[in-house]
Amino acid sequence: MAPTPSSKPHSMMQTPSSKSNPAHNQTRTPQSKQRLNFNVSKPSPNHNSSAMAKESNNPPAEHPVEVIGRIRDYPDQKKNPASSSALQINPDKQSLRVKTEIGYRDFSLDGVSLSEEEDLDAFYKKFVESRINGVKLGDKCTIMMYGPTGAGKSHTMFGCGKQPGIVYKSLKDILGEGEEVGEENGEKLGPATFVQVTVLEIYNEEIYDLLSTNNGGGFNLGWAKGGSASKVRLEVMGKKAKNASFIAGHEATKISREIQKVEKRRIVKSTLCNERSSRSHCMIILDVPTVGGRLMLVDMAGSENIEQAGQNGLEAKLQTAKINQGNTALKRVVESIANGDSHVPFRDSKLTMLLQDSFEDDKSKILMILCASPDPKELHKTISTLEYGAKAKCIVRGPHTPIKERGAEDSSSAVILGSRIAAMDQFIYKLQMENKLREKERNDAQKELMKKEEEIAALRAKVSLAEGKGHDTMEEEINLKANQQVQKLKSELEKRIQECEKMADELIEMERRKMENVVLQFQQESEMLRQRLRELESELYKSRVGGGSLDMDGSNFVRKLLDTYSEDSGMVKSMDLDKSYDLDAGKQDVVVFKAGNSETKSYLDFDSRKNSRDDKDYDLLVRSFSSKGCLSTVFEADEEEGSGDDKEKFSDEEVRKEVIEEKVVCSSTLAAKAPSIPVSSPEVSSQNQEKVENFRETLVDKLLQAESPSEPESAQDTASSRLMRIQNIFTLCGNHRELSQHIRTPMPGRKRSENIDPMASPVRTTEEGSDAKSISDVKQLQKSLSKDLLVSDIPENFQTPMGNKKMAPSSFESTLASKENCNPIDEKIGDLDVYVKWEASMENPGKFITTLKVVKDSTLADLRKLIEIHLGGDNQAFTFLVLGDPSGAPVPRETEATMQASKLPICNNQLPGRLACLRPLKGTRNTPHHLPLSPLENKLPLTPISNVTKHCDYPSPELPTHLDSTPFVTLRRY
Ligand SMILES: Nc1ncnc2c1ncn2[C@@H]1O[C@H](COP(=O)(O)OP(=O)(O)OP(=O)(O)O)[C@@H](O)[C@H]1O
Repeated sequence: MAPTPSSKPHSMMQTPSSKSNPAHNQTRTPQSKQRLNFNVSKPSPNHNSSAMAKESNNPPAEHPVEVIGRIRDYPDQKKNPASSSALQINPDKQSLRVKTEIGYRDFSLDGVSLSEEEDLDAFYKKFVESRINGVKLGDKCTIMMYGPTGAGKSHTMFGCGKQPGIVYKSLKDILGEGEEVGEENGEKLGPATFVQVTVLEIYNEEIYDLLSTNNGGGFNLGWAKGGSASKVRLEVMGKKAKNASFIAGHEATKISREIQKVEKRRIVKSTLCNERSSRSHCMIILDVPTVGGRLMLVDMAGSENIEQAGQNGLEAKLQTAKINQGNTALKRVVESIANGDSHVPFRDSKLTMLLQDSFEDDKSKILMILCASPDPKELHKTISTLEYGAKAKCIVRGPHTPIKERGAEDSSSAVILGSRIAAMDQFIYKLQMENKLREKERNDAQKELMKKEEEIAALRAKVSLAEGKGHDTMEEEINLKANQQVQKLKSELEKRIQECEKMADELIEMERRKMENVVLQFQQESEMLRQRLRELESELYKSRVGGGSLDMDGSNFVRKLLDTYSEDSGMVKSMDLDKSYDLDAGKQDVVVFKAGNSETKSYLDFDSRKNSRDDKDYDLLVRSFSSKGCLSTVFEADEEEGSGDDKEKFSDEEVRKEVIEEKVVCSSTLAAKAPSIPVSSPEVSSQNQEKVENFRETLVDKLLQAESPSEPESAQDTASSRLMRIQNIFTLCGNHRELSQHIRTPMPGRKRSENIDPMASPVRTTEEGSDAKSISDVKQLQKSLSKDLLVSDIPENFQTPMGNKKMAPSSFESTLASKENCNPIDEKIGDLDVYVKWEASMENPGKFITTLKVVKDSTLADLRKLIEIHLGGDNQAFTFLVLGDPSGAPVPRETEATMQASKLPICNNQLPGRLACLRPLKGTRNTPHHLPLSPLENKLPLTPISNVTKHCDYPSPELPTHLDSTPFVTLRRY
């Protein structure tokens, strides 16, 4: 049998060399009572040099106890594959790992065997056979089965039906097959070996001889008879049972059969752990007398405690306690020997008493077979068993020291102490190895844990980075999109603003051009009317003054007036301005002139005269009105009727005219603006008055129509601006008429006063007297024209020169005559020339703007309107400065309506020119840095306008060419 690796150096096999060792042989006497000696790892201070030299020459210490683990099969694992074994054999085959839920623990043994892998035969051959061979040669060997109940101790010791156990195999090995060895001198020598077998039972601290019974008998070799006899109790004498029976023989089969029989006499009991639990220790002692060998086979009872055994009752507990007493004593003995105690408690139990030689005999070796179950439920018992075996494995036996050579007690104590220290060092070393192994495992686990933690941290960082990055990216994208949207909207808005500004500029420019065109057209129309009026008045004057026949009642004048207008085709064209108005015949004033007809019918009021008119004419009129909603007045003089002898056919009251077209004066709105002309002079005939009135209305209408159609936006003009224009027209028309009367070529032999105002001349010729009525009518007509043109429209702030709307001509003339210090012409006509300029300052010498002609009693508010029209919409923010005033204070806006233009200072001390100085309001572009003005600044450093003041008898300012006056109303003098 090959020894286990660990036991190899300390093999108890008796080799030839070992036998030849005298020292060894000295200690191998069976009777020798030597205690176990242990290695002294440290030199004792009491040791002398000779002792040390002897020790150094001694062979190394050996282990008297060899521990082998045998793991029984695990039947539950076959039933439940999920249940894993708690025991694992390490690859070195010398250590066993016990796995628990919290870890594992390795136990170093001298050998490990799994019953599943190695049956009893294999186990025996591997671990037991070598010991048996030694016994055959005279060695002493003790084989102990240690372990908890049910771990397979009895199974290993005695075997089962299929395989015999260690007992029977050993017996067979020792005795062989019982064959005769040979013959000497013709006689059989008999078997070579025989044995003496003693079977003892230690139960309840009593030793029973299983081979002997009290009912005596026995045969031959002391085999007990019967099985029912009571057991023989033996006493221990020394280290052996006194008077123990034995069986001797050389037939293994017979002896085995007998052992098997008596073994059944062991006290067994069913426990929770084993149905047939051995309650006693069984000891089989095989002595080989021929060689002096001895084999002790010990099947110990289970090492479990009382509770685990499930024993109840006092007796059972005492029984279990006593059973455990042998186990406990054996444990202490092992520990004591391993620790090197001076006293080994062999006497604590019958078992240890009988085993003392096994521990103390140098030739005795102990093979401790630790039986364990792989069942995790038995784990604590398995661990306890392995700890016990590990302790036993630490037992070392030092070199043999004869008792005689022991010196004093001190040296013995030193040796014992050294043995203890060595054992402890070895044990510590073992623990250190285990500790290192665990530290290594712990470090590996920590490294693995750190690695995992780093991976987790990296993953978390990646996740957080991804989340943060994703969030930032989203926010940046949103901001970018928002900024792009804002920029896009901004650019679109700027584009639209630019387009709007461009459109506004174009619109303003277009409106300005339209306005200029309208003004120009209006001026042209006005000029044409003036020209016609002048011609008419000139004709009238010639007819009256030039020696021709004067119509005293004015009929000729009217006829010529009408003829003049009718002759002028341009007049027709200029007046042929259609205006689409809805006709309301019942509310229209219609003037019907029929030429070439003896009858002359005039209708000032269509409704009132409806009944008296001719039905034919009425029908014609109605058809004309219904078919044409326009204003068209054409005067045509019937040359034939107006010439030759037929003139006498017509009376002065009749004016032969022909209705060419109907006239719609104006709409109701326009009619309201041009009320009926009040009859100021009862001396004028109603017919002439009607004619003149019709003419005036026609004139007014044409003027308004000349303005309105070409100015569609005029509907949006304010009433004030429209009235201002009408006022201006009336002013001009009336002024021209007055001027045409007063400013004429002086008559030879006449005084200036007469030339100036023929109407005021009290002396008249006969011819004049013949035309007195006519002249009177004309005079009245002129007065009426003058007054009506000046007064009829907008009477609120557009007053007559005397500030009276309805002033009698006599009072009017007398008022004019009383103005001595004023220009008689100007006072009579009742208007003023107003020179408009910007205020002079340090930086700005004062820019001339324009010259306006206004009615004398016009207020600054009226003047403002004209100036605003002239300036347009760009620069209307100004105030009037009262130049000449010491403070040069501006006129408050609210008082402009109450301050007359005549209150303005005289320009350059020349009547009738007035100077209106304007101060731009703050914030306007023409705001100058001005200072209070002095009276000296109340001058216009200009020379009279040469081209328009040829016939003027007073100086007028002359505009420098670089000044942009562009007057709204062109100054004209006659
Ligand atoms: N290795 C094994 N193979 C098969 N069966 C086994 C093995 N070990 C033990 N058994 C069986 O287990 C049962 C208990 O075994 P055994 O009686 O040997 O245990 P034990 O340790 O002697 O217990 P106790 O101390 O109570 O006597 C027996 O029936 C036995 O046949």
